[in-house]
Amino acid sequence: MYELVRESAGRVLEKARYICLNRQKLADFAATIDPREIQKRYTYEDDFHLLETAHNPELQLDYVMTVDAINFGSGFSPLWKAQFPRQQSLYMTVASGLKRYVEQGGKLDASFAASVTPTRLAELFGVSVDFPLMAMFAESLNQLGNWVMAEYGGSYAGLLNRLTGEKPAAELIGLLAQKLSCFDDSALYHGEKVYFLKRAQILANDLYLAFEGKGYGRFPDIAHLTMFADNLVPHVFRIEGALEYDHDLLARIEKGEALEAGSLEEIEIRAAGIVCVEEVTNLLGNGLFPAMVDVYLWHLGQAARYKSYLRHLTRTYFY
Ligand SMILES: Nc1nc2c(c(CN[C@H]3C=C[C@H](O)[C@@H]3O)cn2[C@@H]2O[C@H](COP(=O)(O)O)[C@@H](O)[C@H]2O)c(=O)[nH]1
Repeated sequence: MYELVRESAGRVLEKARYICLNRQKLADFAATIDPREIQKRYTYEDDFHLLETAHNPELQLDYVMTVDAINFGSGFSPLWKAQFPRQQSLYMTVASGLKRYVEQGGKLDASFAASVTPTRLAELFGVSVDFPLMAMFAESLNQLGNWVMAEYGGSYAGLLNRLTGEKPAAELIGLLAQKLSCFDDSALYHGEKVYFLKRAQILANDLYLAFEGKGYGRFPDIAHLTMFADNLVPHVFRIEGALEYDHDLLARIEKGEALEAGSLEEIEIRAAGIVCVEEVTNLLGNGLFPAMVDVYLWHLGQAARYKSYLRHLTRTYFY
C-alpha cells in the first residue's frame, strides 16, 4: 500500500500545475539537517503522549489506536486555537487530552470508540459540543470501534494479532484503507486514483514508536512507509524555498481560505510533501527512512519560523 502512495505522488508531481519543486533549494535545506538530530527526535514523546507500554501494553495500544483515529482536524486549527490559545499544536492538545482521560481512569478501548458521541468528546476535550470536529472525531472512532467489535472480538489486540505476514505495516494500512472510509485517504487526480493513506501510515509509525518495534509495534517494514501527508511538512518545504506555490494559490492560503479536499491544489501540495521527504531521505542517507525524516520535520515545523505563516487549511478526515 505504501508503494501506491510513493508511486502516485511521483505521478502527481510530473503533472503538477500549482506546485513545483526547487531541487537546488531542497538540497540546500537537506544540507542544514543533522542526521543525528533526526535519530534523536524519532521517539514517542511522553510530554504529551501516554507512554505506559512497559506496564500496560493493552492500555498503550488502546491509546495509540484512539489518537490516530482522530489525528486530523488541521483544517480547523484556527478555530481550535481560539479555544486553546496557549496550545500551539492541535495534535498535542488532542494527544494530551486523551492522555489525561486515561490517567483519570477513562478507558479508550474498542467499545469506547464504538459508542462515543460528539457530546462525550466535547466534554473530554473541553470544547463546545457544536465544535464541528467533535462529530467528525466521533464518526471516525465509531467506524473503527464497530469494525473491531464485529471482526476482531472487540479488542485492538485482536486486530494486531491477525497481522501475520512479513509486511505487517502494509497489511494494517491496507485493511484500514479498505474497510474504513475515514482511513481511506485517497483521491482522483485528473481521473486517476492517487493515494496518501496518512493516518493509516502514521498509526503504524506511532505503534512502532510507542512499542519500540516490538510486540504491538513489530513492523519490520517500517522503513517502507512514506511521509505522513499533512499540512505542516509541505509548508516547511515552502518556507525553505524547496516548494514554490502558484502565486494566486499562495495568496488564497495566506488569506486563510480553505482548500477543498480532493482539489487539484490540495492533492499537489500533499504529493509534493511526499516527494520532498523521499528526496531529502535519499540525500541524507545514514540509514534514515521517510517516517523518521517526517517526524523530525513536523517537530521542526512547530517553530515560529514556520508557524507564523498560515499553512493550507482543508477540512477533512485525513489530516
Ligand atoms: N506529517 C506529520 N503530521 C503529523 C504528525 C503528528 C504527530 N506525530 C507524533 C506522533 C508520534 C511522534 O512522536 C510525533 O511527534 C501530527 N500530524 C498532523 O499535524 C497536523 C496537526 O498539526 P499541529 O496543528 O501542528 O498539531 C494534523 O494534520 C496531524 O494529522 C507527524 O509526526 N507527522
